[in-house]
Amino acid sequence: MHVVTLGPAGTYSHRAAQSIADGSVSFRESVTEIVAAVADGEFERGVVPVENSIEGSVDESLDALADREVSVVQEIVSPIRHALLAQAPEFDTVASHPQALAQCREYLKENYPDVAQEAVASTARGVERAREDPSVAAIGHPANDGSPAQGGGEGDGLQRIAENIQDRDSNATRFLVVAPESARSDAGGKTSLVVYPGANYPGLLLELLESFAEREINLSRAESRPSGRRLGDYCFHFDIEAGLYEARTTQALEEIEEICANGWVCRLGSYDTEHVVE
Ligand SMILES: O=C(O)C(=O)C[C@]1(C(=O)O)C=C[C@@H](O)C=C1
Repeated sequence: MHVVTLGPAGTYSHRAAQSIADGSVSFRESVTEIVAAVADGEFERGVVPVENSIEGSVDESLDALADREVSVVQEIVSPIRHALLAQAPEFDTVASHPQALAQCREYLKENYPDVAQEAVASTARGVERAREDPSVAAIGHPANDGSPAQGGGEGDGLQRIAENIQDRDSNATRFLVVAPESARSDAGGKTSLVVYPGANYPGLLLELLESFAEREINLSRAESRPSGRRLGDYCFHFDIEAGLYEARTTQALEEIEEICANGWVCRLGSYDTEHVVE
């Protein structure tokens, strides 16, 4: 299985991708490019972060899933335990992915109030910055210290200045495995949907939610994202705890399709049990 994810090597997305790849993993610099590469048939699977327990949705992933014709075939949940990595304990700047900086907001405020924060494309990109520049520290997975045990080369080692610096021990990120549309499955206990009602009236959202509630379908996530067409116009992302193969799901979606007669309903697919990667 040829898999693409957020690079360079050493990101949390890379670790999640390794759990499903039987060969090498390729990298792109953004989740939009990853979803596009799968939609265009360059890769069989892509792994993108979609939700974090502290910071919430990864909006770029939600928008890419609504914009491109792809399916979702699996989810991977990973505990996120960040380390502070640097050449030495003194530094002026901390570089990392904005999600990682945000997940360590309180730690940084308390311990490094005067250190500048630099947002980069991924945690591994921050690690590269720290390897090149002694005045920069990175926040990322502790295995990025480059020690020989982690496959690091001589001289590229960084010190683990601190470990478990995320603001909450329960910090976890949910990744989705994206596949070409043809791989979409109706089987599985969970389903991801994107709904664009193309309408705006009192009770519209309530009607959508009632279609699930009346059939005892539990929602595990509901998010609204701007449609991009005009201010106040939204797409809704729903994850439900039911498979597309179930009659109650088919009935709920038929009803939702009627409500969204001027819009569209995208079934990203059903998938099964979560897969946890350390
Ligand atoms: O930069 C990385 O290492 C990523 O894989 C991205 C990402 C994210 O976008 O949420 C993934 C997991 C962590 O929550 C921090 C960053």
